[in-house]
Amino acid sequence: MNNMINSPVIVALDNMTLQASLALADQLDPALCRLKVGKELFTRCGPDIVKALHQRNFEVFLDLKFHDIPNTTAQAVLAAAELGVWMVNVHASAGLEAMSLAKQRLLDNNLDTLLIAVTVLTSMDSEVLLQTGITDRLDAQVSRLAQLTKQAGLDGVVCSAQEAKTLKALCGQDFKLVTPGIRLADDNTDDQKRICTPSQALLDGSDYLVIGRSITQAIDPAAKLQTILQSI
Ligand SMILES: O=C(O)c1cc(=O)[nH]c(=O)n1[C@@H]1O[C@H](COP(=O)(O)O)[C@@H](O)[C@H]1O
Repeated sequence: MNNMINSPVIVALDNMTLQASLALADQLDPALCRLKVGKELFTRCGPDIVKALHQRNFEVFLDLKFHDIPNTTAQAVLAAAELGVWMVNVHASAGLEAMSLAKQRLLDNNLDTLLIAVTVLTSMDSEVLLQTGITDRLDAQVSRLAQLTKQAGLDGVVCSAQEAKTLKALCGQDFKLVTPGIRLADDNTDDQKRICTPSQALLDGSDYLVIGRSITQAIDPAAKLQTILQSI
């Protein structure tokens, strides 16, 4: 495992077969980014994809966003951490008990895998949130779920970089902020609603930038990663 990476970039391997994701990984340098395996790739390939990326010296964020009853959530987090991944996640809306139990299960098994929780997805705006029955302001809901996550003893949250400043002030410097919805000014926004540039996200307190299509759909993904790293 490479624990010397100081790059904040996590490249999301979405919209790809096993072969395509490994071909992309082979173009990237594990000293310059971590990789994120999400629901699509994991459902296609299972733990083999994680093993293949570990063999290439990448640290892996296994993004399966568990959201279930406490025991099921905790056992799923344990199973994910046992794959040796760097970071795993749950939905904060699974609740305090589910998050606390998941964290405790990692500690009981001496696993130091980072455990974070998704607050409000970056593809949502206040209108989409309202459709789910949350009548509070979006930023208030993000803050509420971040505080619940901290109370449960997790390592941090997934949020939009637009909320980073507020959450660092609310939850402290050590509480990790993992921010997707990252785009350079001339990138396509796709289905993301709450977006931010890499440099602004870091200035506002993001610890890690999750970047998918801007890199993976670029003609030269390694060059695009370099452009992003140079911009920060
Ligand atoms: O947990 C995540 O990683 C996540 C949370 C969130 O709120 N928004 C979000 O976009 N993501 C993930 O981050 C990645 C963003 O990809 P791009 O929009 O292509 O950069 C995708 O893999 C999403 O599943």
